[in-house]
Amino acid sequence: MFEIKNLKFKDILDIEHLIINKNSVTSIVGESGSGKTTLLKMLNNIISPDEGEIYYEGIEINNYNPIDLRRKVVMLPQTPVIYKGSILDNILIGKRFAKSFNYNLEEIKTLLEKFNVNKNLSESAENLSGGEKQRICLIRVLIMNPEVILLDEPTSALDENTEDIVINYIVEYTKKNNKTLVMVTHAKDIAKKYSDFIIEINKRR
Ligand SMILES: Nc1ncnc2c1ncn2[C@@H]1O[C@H](COP(=O)(O)OP(=O)(O)OP(=O)(O)O)[C@@H](O)[C@H]1O
Repeated sequence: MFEIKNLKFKDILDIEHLIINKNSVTSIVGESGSGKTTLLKMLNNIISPDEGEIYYEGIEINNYNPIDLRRKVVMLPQTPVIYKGSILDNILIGKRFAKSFNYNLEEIKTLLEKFNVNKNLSESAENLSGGEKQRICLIRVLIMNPEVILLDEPTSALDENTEDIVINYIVEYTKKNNKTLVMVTHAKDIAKKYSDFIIEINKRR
């Protein structure tokens, strides 16, 4: 699905060859500052490498229209981005970007319940806790129905129990719907428990 060849970025990343498989769960682990977020951003062309190529489905990613690529490959950043408005508005904002206005309210309510967010969809999203905001942003990404989900520390604001429930659901969703999941995580136990593949990035000294 993704193939990286001879990638170099500053003195941060140097990757000779890497394949990320379709319909799989891949975790990216490594110490702080090793370049995990940078690599994730390269997969949907938010950052370009200084040298080398990245292919998505056999096509060099610079050959995709960036907006089209980011409809297929959606990234959830480390810090949740919440807009003024209700929880439902915040969830649907991604759908608008995906140019799809039809949505299933029951599906959204079920996701809220599964992710233990005990709030009404009409409530303002601005006063939610950091962990609740993180889960709202995850739901936003799931209902966009992308081919690839890129998650940067998706559960950093969650307690261990909620983290497990949320990751378990996303992994099941990925498998059931033939999606591809790539997540950056500090939690090696989460990476081991849920991933088909683990990429470890070492800091260059
Ligand atoms: N666009 C950029 N240009 C130059 N340097 C950058 C750029 N983006 C990130 N860096 C640097 O690259 C290094 C790796 O950053 P990155 O955010 O990828 O690390 P990380 O492994 O995700 O860290 P953490 O686990 O702390 O989130 C950092 O030193 C950062 O300052």
